[in-house]
Amino acid sequence: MLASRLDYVVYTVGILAALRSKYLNGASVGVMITASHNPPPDNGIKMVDPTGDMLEQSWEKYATELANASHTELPQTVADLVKTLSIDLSIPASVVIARDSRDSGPALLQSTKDGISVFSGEIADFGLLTTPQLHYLTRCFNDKAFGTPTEQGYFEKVAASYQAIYQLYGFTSKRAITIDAANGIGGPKITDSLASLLANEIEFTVVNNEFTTPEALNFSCGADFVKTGQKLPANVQPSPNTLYASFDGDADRVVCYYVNGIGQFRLLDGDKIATLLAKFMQETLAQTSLDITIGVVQTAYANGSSTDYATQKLSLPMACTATGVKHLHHAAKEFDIGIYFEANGHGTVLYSPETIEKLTLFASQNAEETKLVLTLLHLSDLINQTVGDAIGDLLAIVILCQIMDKSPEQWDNEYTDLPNALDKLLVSDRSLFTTTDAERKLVTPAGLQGKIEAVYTKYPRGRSFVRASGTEDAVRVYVEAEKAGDVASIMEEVKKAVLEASK
Ligand SMILES: CC(=O)N[C@H]1[C@@H](OP(=O)(O)O)O[C@H](CO)[C@@H](O)[C@@H]1O
Ligand SMILES: [Mg+2]
Repeated sequence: MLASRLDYVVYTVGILAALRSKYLNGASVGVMITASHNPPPDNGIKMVDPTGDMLEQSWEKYATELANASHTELPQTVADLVKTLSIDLSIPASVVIARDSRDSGPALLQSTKDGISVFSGEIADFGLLTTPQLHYLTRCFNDKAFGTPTEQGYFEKVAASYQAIYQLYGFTSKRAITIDAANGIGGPKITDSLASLLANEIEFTVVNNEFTTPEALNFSCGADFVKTGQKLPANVQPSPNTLYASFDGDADRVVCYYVNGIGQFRLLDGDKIATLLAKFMQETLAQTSLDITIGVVQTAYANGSSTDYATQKLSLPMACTATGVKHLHHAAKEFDIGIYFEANGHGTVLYSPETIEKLTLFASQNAEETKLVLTLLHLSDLINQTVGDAIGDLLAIVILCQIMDKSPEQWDNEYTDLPNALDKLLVSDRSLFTTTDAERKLVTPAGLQGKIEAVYTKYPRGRSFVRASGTEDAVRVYVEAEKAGDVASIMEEVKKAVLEASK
């Protein structure tokens, strides 16, 4: 939402955060002021639970109720909530808070703090952070074994796990990576902190690092620009077959890319990242005596080729969930090692507590096997266990490519994406679009699903689905098919059917 309209909303979220902390017996909860990949005039707010996961879904409705209460209604709405949830107001509240680099951030952060202060909540204000850093810190406040609850603690955990893997393989040569930071907060976190900690292992180049120029944020750059437009961001002049990466504005999303020998742009998106991680972990586990299973979680936006590759070539168990990280994260917890990614680059790898225990207690006379198990263990520290993290994900990609000795092209060649397109339509009422089967099929408007299927089944490997966006006032249309020309035809016909059905 436009930041200029959010003052009251974030104030009520501040109140809710303090209440959630009290409800959870004083455990620290997190609040992040960010609008991710969206334009500079926007802002938003995210709530984080004590484990570092996103806010439990059952509480989302309370956030909506408070934000929709008028100024005069607010005290009563809050009192009702306290009563409904039997919250003991004498328990102290603790909230960890931070913001991204938007110029509306300081004022909205202050309004949020004012909300927290209504219930005298204790506030740990970390100023400028990436979203995943805030998730990490929130977890650390509640679970000291997870890490030191400081920003330096985050960097040291990430750098130490990277170096540990690097040393296990006896590497001596530096890998180079160029990052498009979307002119957001991820850039300075690399250049001012991480780059010096990993100076012997990685040669970082950061472009689009004007985070102090608010109007530059996400403009012609960043993960969303690259993924949506399937093209290079501004200020990247690529050398052939060299790895590049783009973060989004709050650095919880990453996509990679390269140009091949004939100058074509090739995207290595969330699906490619998930399958790279899955292949490595599967091959590594197969060389040990450990009984640990891997699963991959995707959404309907995953390219059909990636799903085929993971299920048929790697023979891995797969789950498909509704769009949104909270759904994927939840499903990934069902596996010993759950790899989840949205095609747009949000994702991470979750290890179950039992898996961490197995890896930690593992003992073998075999040096090679020990190395592999330690690699998996250090990867769990490198890859953020609380939420998708562009920094942790990218470092995992870089070290795995070094271990597997894979060029970007070799990584890409594991499977070929089906041509695809994502578009959106403005309709008068998007709530008319309801879905089933992990959002892959429309239930209403009545009859529309049949029409969509009649369109795409005419084309080889055609697939299309339509759903209402959860974050924008629009309906999204996804299409893929064997031939790019067919994608365009399906898109046109499906859009026509959607517009007719929503009249
Ligand atoms: C197709 C697509 O990219 N959808 C995005 C977008 O959700 P929508 O519900 O489609 O608006 O924003 C979400 C939050 O950033 C992100 O998790 C999701 O992947
Ligand atoms: Mg983001």
